[in-house]
Amino acid sequence: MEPTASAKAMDKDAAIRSTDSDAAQARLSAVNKGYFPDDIFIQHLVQRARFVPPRPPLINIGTFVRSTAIDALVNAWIHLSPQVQIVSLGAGSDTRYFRLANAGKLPSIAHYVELDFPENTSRKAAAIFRNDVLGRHVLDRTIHQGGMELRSKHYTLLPVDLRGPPSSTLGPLLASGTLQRSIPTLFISECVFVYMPSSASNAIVRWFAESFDIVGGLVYEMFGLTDSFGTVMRSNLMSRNVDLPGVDAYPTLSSQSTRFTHEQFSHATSLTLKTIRQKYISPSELDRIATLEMLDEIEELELVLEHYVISWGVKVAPDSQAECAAFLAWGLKFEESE
Ligand SMILES: C[S@@+](CC[C@H](N)C(=O)[O-])C[C@H]1O[C@@H](n2cnc3c(N)ncnc32)[C@H](O)[C@@H]1O
Repeated sequence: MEPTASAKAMDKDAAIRSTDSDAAQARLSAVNKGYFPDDIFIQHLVQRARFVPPRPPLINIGTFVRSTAIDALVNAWIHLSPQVQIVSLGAGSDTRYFRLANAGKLPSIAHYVELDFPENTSRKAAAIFRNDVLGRHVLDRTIHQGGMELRSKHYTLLPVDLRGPPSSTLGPLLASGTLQRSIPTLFISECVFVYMPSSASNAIVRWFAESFDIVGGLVYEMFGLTDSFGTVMRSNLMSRNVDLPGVDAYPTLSSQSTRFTHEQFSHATSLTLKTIRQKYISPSELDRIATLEMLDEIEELELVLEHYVISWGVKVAPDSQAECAAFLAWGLKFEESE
């Protein structure tokens, strides 16, 4: 019997949810090799962590460049104002909240929200409950919706399908007072928007622009998958039923920034991971990671890294523009040198 259309859609959603395991296992591999000495958390979020095979050096370095850059941008946002809010869309098993907490940054974060499909938030909520290494950073936690939702004074984990209208998926965060319009708010979409139609991701970007006085957005994803590298990547993903409905909407580096500027953001910048590795990662960090494992194929690494982009933008009132300069400047100094 042929599967029904809704069964096929459910299979596709299961495949999208499973990309979280790929991301978490890649991070665990990089942590085990010594790329991220501060990440003592990921091993508690990966099932059967001890049995996860190491990833090739090229994947570990890609994970390192991506995460180092996004961490730097998040830190720039945190330093913008005495209090900020952070919303991580499709957060999966991401450890950023716990790493920030461990680094003593929580006094600057009024609220940190993570959203994902219910199956993924349930798994994370259970891990936070049963594991003290994670749980000690969410001491006042309560569980809701049968284990799918976790709330605390400064951290909320919410089950949603982000393809729904933002007024229903994200709106309740404002209506309930979890987030406040007047506090500078950064949203992060780390390898998430590609899995949804651009009409849905654009609506999310617009919702943030309209809902907060000062907003930053940070999007990481693959792009430009029309060449032979991209064709192979797409067919590998398709063989696992993973579709990328959002990947063709912003196919070039410059078009990536327009996802912000078309939705009321005043400034935006985009850089490939290749450029970030060449021009942003400090020489001392590059020296340190060179001692971790051998990488022979720089050309192959650069071919992969030039298919991934980090874009970030701000929407800000003219009188607050100076406050956002550090966040924006993080990338602008490289644009000048290109
Ligand atoms: C590749 S993983 C990335 C996880 C995390 N952001 C990171 O970088 O480690 C993509 C995540 O986005 C989530 N996701 C994709 N589409 C979503 C949607 N429509 N609603 C909620 N979550 C979604 C998936 O479930 C998965 O956890």
